[in-house]
Amino acid sequence: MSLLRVGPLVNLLLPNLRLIMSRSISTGTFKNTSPLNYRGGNRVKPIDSVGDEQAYEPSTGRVITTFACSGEKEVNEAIQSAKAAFKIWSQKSGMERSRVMLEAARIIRDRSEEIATLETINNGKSIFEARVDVEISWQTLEYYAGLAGAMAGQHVQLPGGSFAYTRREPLGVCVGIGAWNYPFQIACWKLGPALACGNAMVYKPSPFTPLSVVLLAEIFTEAGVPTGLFNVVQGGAATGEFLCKHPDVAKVSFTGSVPTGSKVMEMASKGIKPVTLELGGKSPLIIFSDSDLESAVNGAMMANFLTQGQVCCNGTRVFVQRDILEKFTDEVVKKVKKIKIGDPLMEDTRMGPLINRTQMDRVFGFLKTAREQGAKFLTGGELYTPEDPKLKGGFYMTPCVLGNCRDDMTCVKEEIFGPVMSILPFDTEEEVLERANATTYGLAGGVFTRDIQRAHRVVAALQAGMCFINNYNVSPVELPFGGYKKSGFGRENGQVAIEYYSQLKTVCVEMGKVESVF
Ligand SMILES: NC(=O)c1ccc[n+]([C@@H]2O[C@H](COP(=O)([O-])OP(=O)(O)OC[C@H]3O[C@@H](n4cnc5c(N)ncnc54)[C@H](O)[C@@H]3O)[C@@H](O)[C@H]2O)c1
Ligand SMILES: C[N+](C)(C)CCCC=O
Repeated sequence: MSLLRVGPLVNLLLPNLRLIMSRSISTGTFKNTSPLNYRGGNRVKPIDSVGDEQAYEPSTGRVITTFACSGEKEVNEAIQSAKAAFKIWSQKSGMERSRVMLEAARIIRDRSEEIATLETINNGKSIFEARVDVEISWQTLEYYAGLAGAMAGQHVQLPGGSFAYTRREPLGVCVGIGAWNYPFQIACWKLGPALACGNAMVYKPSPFTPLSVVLLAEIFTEAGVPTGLFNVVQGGAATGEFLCKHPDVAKVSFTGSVPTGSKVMEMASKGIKPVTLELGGKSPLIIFSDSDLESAVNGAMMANFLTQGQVCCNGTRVFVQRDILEKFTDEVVKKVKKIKIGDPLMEDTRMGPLINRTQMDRVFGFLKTAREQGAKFLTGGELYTPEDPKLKGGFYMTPCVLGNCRDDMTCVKEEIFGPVMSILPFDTEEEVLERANATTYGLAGGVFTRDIQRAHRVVAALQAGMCFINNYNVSPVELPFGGYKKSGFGRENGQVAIEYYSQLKTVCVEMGKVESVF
């Protein structure tokens, strides 16, 4: 069942009803009572469990659902269900898969307001941003639907009329494990290429955001995938480990932190399973003094404060050339002070709460250390209590800009995953590149300058998988996304993602008689 518990006939006849009703849901009212595992085309309760979890509405601090974390038996059931569906789906032509995926994209478009509302309730990001996430999600499915129909092998002519050809084949049952900052979008980034290539998937969202991915599973059933092709299990580390260790899993695609990514890779290595790792970052954004200042300031805002700063590719180390340091900093601080914090379901809110109290305390811990190490608080970095009484239990803080930063400070070296920008002055291109690359991470990087040669020289030297010139944090689905160094490997999005969800079979065909050397 969907977020809005209306009957299937009503859903069929009145597609706009959900939209109207979802906008009538207000913060502080939603409660989930439906099962959150999805197996064999239905919401189900897990057959065994390794404890319970609660998920919150971060804007109010209310518990909105309690669920059981799937045990080894349930994980196995989900994988077996996916395995059976794989037999059917993998035999479909690319065009047949494409049609189903386009239908799923259409349903997401039709239900986008409902999905965005649920994402906002469970994650805390503003409804404005959640709508963008949903748009990127259906675009991802449309893009991979297009590639599904175009997938083909090669023909190679050999001597004597013999020849060979390659077949691009799916891997089998793939596991997706997601983070909580983009719950619906991360699932689509994995599911799109996986299904286009003919795979099945068992997905585990973060236990902080278990809700929206179940809608995705329902949507794929409605779109016409074979029963069991996309199953969802819920839980944390233990459930994730059952998935990674399962012998019938062909691949693991993981989005999350570096320490967990390392564990996932270790588990997958035991079964020689390929992994895609989309991990954390501490990315540099370099602002040269010849930049269009207004764009550079806007770029820095986009690089730091989306989703309350809980974004893997954020450019949180903002290097500013010394002669514009004061002007740039003043402009950024002015803009940050104007960010409207509050109820994320309100149309004019641009910053909601952090995901939970633990994350908020973690961010405040970083800020305490920053103060002790000599950072200057130019604005923000404090607890924020909205006036609306229903928001009093939420996890709000004021977005923060730190000045007087040095490269050796903890706030500059470590991923904070909160709304905190560190500003660092620099003098020369050579110096800033050295400092920008002095990190174990390598997810993203950006440069603002009007000097076109310098722009390309700088991004060529940056040790990062996703680079931006005169912009930041745009990620159209056509562009490969992923990291260098400890930010992971493999790529999501773009044509190249197909390589990570398929394998090549070479077929060598003899047209003549076979001779033997023996
Ligand atoms: N590169 C990207 O595309 C990208 C996108 C979003 C988030 N991230 C990163 O994710 C991190 C924040 O997300 P998080 O706090 O959910 O990360 P996390 O590593 O704590 O958890 C990620 C997922 O892994 C699961 N998990 C935890 N322990 C596991 C284990 N032992 N085996 C298998 N699965 C396990 C979690 O339940 C969750 O679903 C940040 O570092 C952020 O930069 C990266
Ligand atoms: C869509 N963004 C903003 C590029 C975020 C990608 C996912 C990373 O956390």
